[in-house]
Amino acid sequence: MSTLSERILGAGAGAYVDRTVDRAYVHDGTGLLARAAWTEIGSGVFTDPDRRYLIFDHIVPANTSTTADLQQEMREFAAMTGMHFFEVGAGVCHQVMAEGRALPGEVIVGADSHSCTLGAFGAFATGVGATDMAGIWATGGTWFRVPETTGIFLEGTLSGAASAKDVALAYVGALGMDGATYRALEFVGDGAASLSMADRLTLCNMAVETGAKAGIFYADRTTRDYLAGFGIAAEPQVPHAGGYPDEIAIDLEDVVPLLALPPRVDTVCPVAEKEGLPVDQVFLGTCTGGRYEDLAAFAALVRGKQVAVRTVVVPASRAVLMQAVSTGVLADLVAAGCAVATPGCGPCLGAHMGVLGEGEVCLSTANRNFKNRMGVGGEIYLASPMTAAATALVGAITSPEEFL
Ligand SMILES: CC(C)[C@H](C(=O)O)[C@@H](O)C(=O)O
Ligand code: SF4
Repeated sequence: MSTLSERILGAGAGAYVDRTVDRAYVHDGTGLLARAAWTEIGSGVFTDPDRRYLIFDHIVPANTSTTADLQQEMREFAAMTGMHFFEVGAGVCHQVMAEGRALPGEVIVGADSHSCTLGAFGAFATGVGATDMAGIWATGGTWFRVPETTGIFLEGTLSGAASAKDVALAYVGALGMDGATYRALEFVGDGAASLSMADRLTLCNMAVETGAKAGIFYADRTTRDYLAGFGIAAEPQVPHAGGYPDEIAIDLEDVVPLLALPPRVDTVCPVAEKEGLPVDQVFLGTCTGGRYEDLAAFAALVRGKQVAVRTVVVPASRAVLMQAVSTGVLADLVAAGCAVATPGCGPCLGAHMGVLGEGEVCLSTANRNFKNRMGVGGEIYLASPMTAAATALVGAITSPEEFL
């Protein structure tokens, strides 16, 4: 049995294939560039608008008049093409797509590097550049080189203070930032089966941080039940039976709360090693760590207490925010002193809503911590929502184990 990438793309690793793209999405940033490239193609053809999406998430609401003007142009472009349009407040594109707009077996591309997030559904999902996106809009398809696959065997179950984000940091640390360049990561084994959809999305999200083209879980009962919640019927996929040319194993029982130290996402150590390091800001959000489960895990630790440092919370989508409202999680966060902002990317890319000053330190649930990412001279430690909560309560890096 072939790997899932090979099955979906219809050829063995190393082959070049032309494929129809089932779904394609852009955001306010890359959408603009794709529109310029599409206009240059000049055919005027925009394929399959019902399977094309424009999701405003990177700078929402607009931070300057220039941004506002450009966003207005993109609204007009969406209306002209007839593609699905998601206004300010809908959420991060990957999360919006994960809410019933990504199915097992599909070829999904997004003009954003973290489009690999949607491999959590057993889809072949990957990021493309804006020019490639323009070509997809014009022709309906694109070419791929079928990737070789690295197997990530997960055993056991998560417990205590360990979470999917810690597993993500563990595998990124093990593979390194170029350890899986142009490969697909397939998450398999009993441990993989034990993880929720939220966990799987977090694990697939960080695949690109190892250079990978895709991160994939095989659709199973968990996938089927999740999609049934959106009125979608989906069948489980039969996992790859053979081995992989390259593989690593992680026992979930052994995973402890981890940190990625600035400025590299693959410099990973236990939170315990940096315990006590003061932070200026905590950020809970993004396509990695801004789902409802993340907000709920954070709220469970801060409920009835006060954060000791400024804490910015950005729900990954409107649906996440609504769930946090209806369960009381949002009230817990606000009562604890957190500042809650519009669903979207928030300060993740350093554009607005929590940019760091020179020498400031942020503990973030995001996926990237390179130099100047959240502001010139700022330093970013990446960790799980639970570690973020413990750190927010103390005002210094703290392991969540101390609050369980
Ligand atoms: C702005 C966008 C192109 C970028 C990406 O593709 O990843 C952003 O989302 C990021 O996380 O750095
Ligand atoms: S939340 Fe951050 S990592 Fe995710 S798409 Fe937005 S900017 Fe990129």
